[in-house]
Parts: sequence; structure tokens; C-alpha cells
Amino acid sequence: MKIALIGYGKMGQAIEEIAVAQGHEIVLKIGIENLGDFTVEAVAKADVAIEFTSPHSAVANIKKCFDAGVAVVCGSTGWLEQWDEVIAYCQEKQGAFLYASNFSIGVNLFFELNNYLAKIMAPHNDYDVSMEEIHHTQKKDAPSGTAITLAERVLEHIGRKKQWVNHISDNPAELEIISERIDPAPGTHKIKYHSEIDDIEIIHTAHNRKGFASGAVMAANFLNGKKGIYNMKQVLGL
Ligand SMILES: NC(=O)C1=CN([C@@H]2O[C@H](COP(=O)(O)OP(=O)(O)OC[C@H]3O[C@@H](n4cnc5c(N)ncnc54)[C@H](OP(=O)(O)O)[C@@H]3O)[C@@H](O)[C@H]2O)C=CC1
Ligand SMILES: O=C(O)C1=N[C@H](C(=O)O)C[C@H](O)C1
Repeated sequence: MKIALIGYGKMGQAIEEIAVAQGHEIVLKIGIENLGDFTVEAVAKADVAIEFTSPHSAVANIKKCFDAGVAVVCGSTGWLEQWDEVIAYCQEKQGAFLYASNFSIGVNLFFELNNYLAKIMAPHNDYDVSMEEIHHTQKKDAPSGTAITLAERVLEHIGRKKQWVNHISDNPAELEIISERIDPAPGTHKIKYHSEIDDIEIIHTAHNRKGFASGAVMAANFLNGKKGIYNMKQVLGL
């Protein structure tokens, strides 16, 4: 598979290592220092573009890849208020798109565990639920995209919580997500159900970025040759 790497920071470099080891070819690498090389013609040489940049650049980058007729795997977080616009553009261009707030197999299993736990905790009103995420200090967005995915599933099941907030809260209708920035944390997510009697807590801790990178390459393999909008549940058959 021919891959264009849009974003060549921590994730772009981790993805390159895994993709090359699996025999894929990197036909384009775009970082902030060679943005001028990011043309529709250059991206069109790839089968799939893998986009890991920043909340502010992701949408324009994704659209340029659709203009080139190239499938896009996107891991950038913090841009989801423009989700509808991206999906409409993908459909207009008859493109292929796969976004995941977290590509690691472990976190995608953890998403399933979170759903199940929220479902069985729903009738137990004595338990309050709160969340915590810990990442490195270079992270630009808060809460993390993964925390937002987890929180949305909790809100679907726990009717006593109406919205998530990214600060300490004593309002029982708010699902508190506390964000901590501590180096070199690659990504830790906790969901805690707390009562006067006991606590139930689930935690996922990434030890490095290999899981995110190999999941992104897996997603690119899945998307190659397809049209439409997909997600990691479909990639992993969950
Ligand atoms: N979905 C998932 O599984 C994961 C998602 N992420 C997300 O991926 C994104 C990138 O993370 P990470 O690699 O750690 O971040 P880095 O800051 O290490 O890398 C991002 C790179 O993109 C560059 N960049 C910024 N703007 C543009 C642009 N317009 N075009 C091309 N390149 C650009 C940055 O350059 P410069 O530094 O000079 O600004 C930087 O080199 C973040 O949004 C993060 O939240 C991260 C890990 C896993
Ligand atoms: O910025 C990061 O590093 C990470 N971002 C993703 C997120 O926002 O959830 C995934 C992972 O936690 C690492």
C-alpha cells in the first residue's frame, strides 16, 4: 500500500516505522517545514493518507486528500465540531474516511468495557461517575478525544448525567472529566463509579505509541479500495 503521512510528529514517525516494517511504501511525508509539498497532485500518488496533525489543521488536510480522491485515516483529535462538514464533503467527493479518537486495540476493547459497565451501573443511583485523563504536556486539546468518546457512551447510559464538563464539578448532572498533563504520559484514561460504600474503577494505560500507530496502519489497510465512512469497530469486528 502507498501511504501519504500528513503530519510527521510523534505519531507520523511511529506510523512510518510500523508501516515500513510491514512492507508499505511512504510516498509523501508532510510536516510543518514542507507544507508547500502538500499538493493534490502529490497526495494523489498514495492509496491512503494517514492524517495526524493538530485540531486546527486536520479539517483542511482531510478535505485536500478528498480533493485528490485519496482515502483518509484521521487520528487528529479536537476538531469534531466540524464532523458534519467533513462527512458531507467526503460524500460529495465520493471519498473514503475513517476517524478514531484512539486507534489502539486495547482502547477499543476498553470502549466496549466502558459501555458494558455504564449499562449495568445505570440503575444504581447511589454511584456517582467521574473521569480522568492523563497525557504529555505537548498535547494541544483537552479533554482528550478518547475521553470524549468514553464520556459520550457514559452519558448514553447514565440518565442522571446530562453533559460532560472539563473541570471539577459538584453538580450531580455533570460528568466531570479531569485532564492532567504530565510528561511523558502517552495516554491514560480512568472511569470511576463512586459510592459511600465502595468504588469501581476501570483504567487503560498506554505504555507507548505503538498501539495507536499499528491500529492506524490496520485501519489504512481496511480502508484501502473502499468508499464511505467507517470506524474502528468495523476494522476490529467488535
Ligand atoms: N487517534 C489516536 O489514536 C491518536 C491521536 N493523536 C492525535 O494526533 C494528533 C497528532 O499527535 P502527535 O503526533 O502526538 O502530535 P505532534 O505535535 O508530535 O505532531 C503533529 C505534527 O503535525 C505537524 N503539523 C501541524 N500543522 C500541520 C499541518 N497543517 N500540516 C502538516 N503537519 C502539521 C506539527 O508540526 P509542529 O510541531 O511544527 O506544529 C507536528 O510535527 C493530535 O491531535 C493527537 O491528539 C495522538 C495519538 C493517538
Ligand atoms: O495527543 C495524544 O497523545 C493522544 N491523543 C488521543 C486523544 O486525544 O485521545 C489518543 C491518545 O490518548 C493519545
